[in-house]
Amino acid sequence: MAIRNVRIPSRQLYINGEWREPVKKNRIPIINPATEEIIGDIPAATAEDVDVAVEAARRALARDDWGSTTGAQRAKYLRAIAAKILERKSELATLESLDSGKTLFESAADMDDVAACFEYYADLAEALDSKRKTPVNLHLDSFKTYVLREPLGVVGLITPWNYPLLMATWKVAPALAAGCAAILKPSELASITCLELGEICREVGLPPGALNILTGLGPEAGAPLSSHPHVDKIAFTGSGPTGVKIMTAAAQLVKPVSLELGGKSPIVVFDDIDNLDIAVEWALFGCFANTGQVCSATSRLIIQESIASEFLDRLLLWTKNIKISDPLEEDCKLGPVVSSGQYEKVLKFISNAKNEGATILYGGKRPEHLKKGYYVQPIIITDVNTSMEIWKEEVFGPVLCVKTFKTEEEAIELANDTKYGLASAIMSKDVERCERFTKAFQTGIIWINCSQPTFHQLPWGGKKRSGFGRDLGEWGLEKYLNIKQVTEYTSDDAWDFYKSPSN
Ligand SMILES: NC(=O)c1ccc[n+]([C@@H]2O[C@H](COP(=O)([O-])OP(=O)(O)OC[C@H]3O[C@@H](n4cnc5c(N)ncnc54)[C@H](O)[C@@H]3O)[C@@H](O)[C@H]2O)c1
Ligand SMILES: NCCCC=O
Ligand code: NA
Repeated sequence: MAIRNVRIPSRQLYINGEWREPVKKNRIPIINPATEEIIGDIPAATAEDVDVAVEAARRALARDDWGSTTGAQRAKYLRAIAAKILERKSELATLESLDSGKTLFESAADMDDVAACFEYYADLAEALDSKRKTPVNLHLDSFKTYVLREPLGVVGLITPWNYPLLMATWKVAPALAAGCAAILKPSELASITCLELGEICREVGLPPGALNILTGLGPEAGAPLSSHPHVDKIAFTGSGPTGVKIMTAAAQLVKPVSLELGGKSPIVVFDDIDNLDIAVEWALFGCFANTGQVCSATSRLIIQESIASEFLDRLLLWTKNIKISDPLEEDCKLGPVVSSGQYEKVLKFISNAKNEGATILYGGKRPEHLKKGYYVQPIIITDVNTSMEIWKEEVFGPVLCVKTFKTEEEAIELANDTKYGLASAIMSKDVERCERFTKAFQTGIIWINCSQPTFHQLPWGGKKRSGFGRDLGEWGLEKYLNIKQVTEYTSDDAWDFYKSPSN
């Protein structure tokens, strides 16, 4: 099928550098959330395909063309992948929007980020060569010691649908930079661009088995990957309940995992801000970008009482001004949510909030001009108390709930009143106050006078129920390395612990 001159490719599983039909030959329909139409299908892997892919990955590590590469050689592959992404940027961005409902503007920005992330880890792969072997001086004549940093092995990478290719890249790029062999399992709700990454790897001649891509359902393809005895690590981004299942499966084999899970992040706004509209726009972007389907979305607005009324008036004006349309339309700022399931989930959160006594200040209905598609107006909810579901649980949709505070202490308490710990934002021009909040916020990411800007040089991840481990930056590479100590006895003297029988 071709939409707006972009053909939806029909692919198989990408295993051992080739396209391969799933053993059970099943496929899953691709649904365009803007039209609810089936626009193609993807292969559905099962445990049998996982076995084949894991075997291909292990063989890649044993072969010199992947297992013995230097970081500099791997960097060449990563740079070639980045170049191909940019070459196909406009087509890939359109495919991403058709599959996930992201606005074309955001999908195009994602493709730039994807290419930049591959470039960044190419640099780190090169730098790894000089850090591969680090001598450690014990100041002892009889021992020579050093530490090796080696690829961890075969890694399973399980990713979500909200930034389909970007979330995959945050894991694939460092895993390949480290020299691991990887099996990527993207989300069944948006896999098109991840499969195209397979075609790109084939075109640039990435050695067979270094990256394998298995699309399919979580329980059928993700679960056997998590519990596979020959997979050395699972790096996961997705929901908390799936994270628990993956950690439980991995625990049986003492397999390491890293978990990037959900959040219910706060944005605290003080009355000392110079420009109300600038703060309003950050609050809006912090919660409604990507139609609110962002793990770090600052979906709890905690606003100082003295400016709350004026702030909300302006927030309302800005919100009404957001263009909701087909994500491929120019200037679209809010597309549909990803699936019918997600749509129903968002609506249920709104009706529960109403039933619990909260006020829907704005939104929450289907926009009148859009008869089809999983569209919902952005929603602002007030009269919220801290025992309500809408305060406590991640919606993963364009839903902002609002609470006011009087004092700094109260603001900190409200901000940290969550089981999650991914991100927090503060808007204030008081530098010392911002420092106090940076220390007090119980999260892995702090934004000061902004919300959401993300840079691949910086560590990404959370604490509490948002998971553990970090993607991105040098931390994102470390997690794919095994640290090996080597201790050599260099003396000619006997160790002399036991009595020699010859004496
Ligand atoms: N912290 C972060 O960096 C970050 C980034 C993006 C999304 N997220 C989180 O992701 C969630 C939304 O994504 P989602 O709906 O795709 O999450 P999800 O947990 O439903 O699915 C994520 C992935 O796990 C797979 N999966 C499902 N069941 C599985 C199982 N039993 N075993 C192994 N794999 C399984 C899915 O097929 C998919 O590929 C939100 O909670 C969001 O906060 C977190
Ligand atoms: N800006 C990227 C956020 C990734 C998580 O959802
Ligand atoms: Na889709």
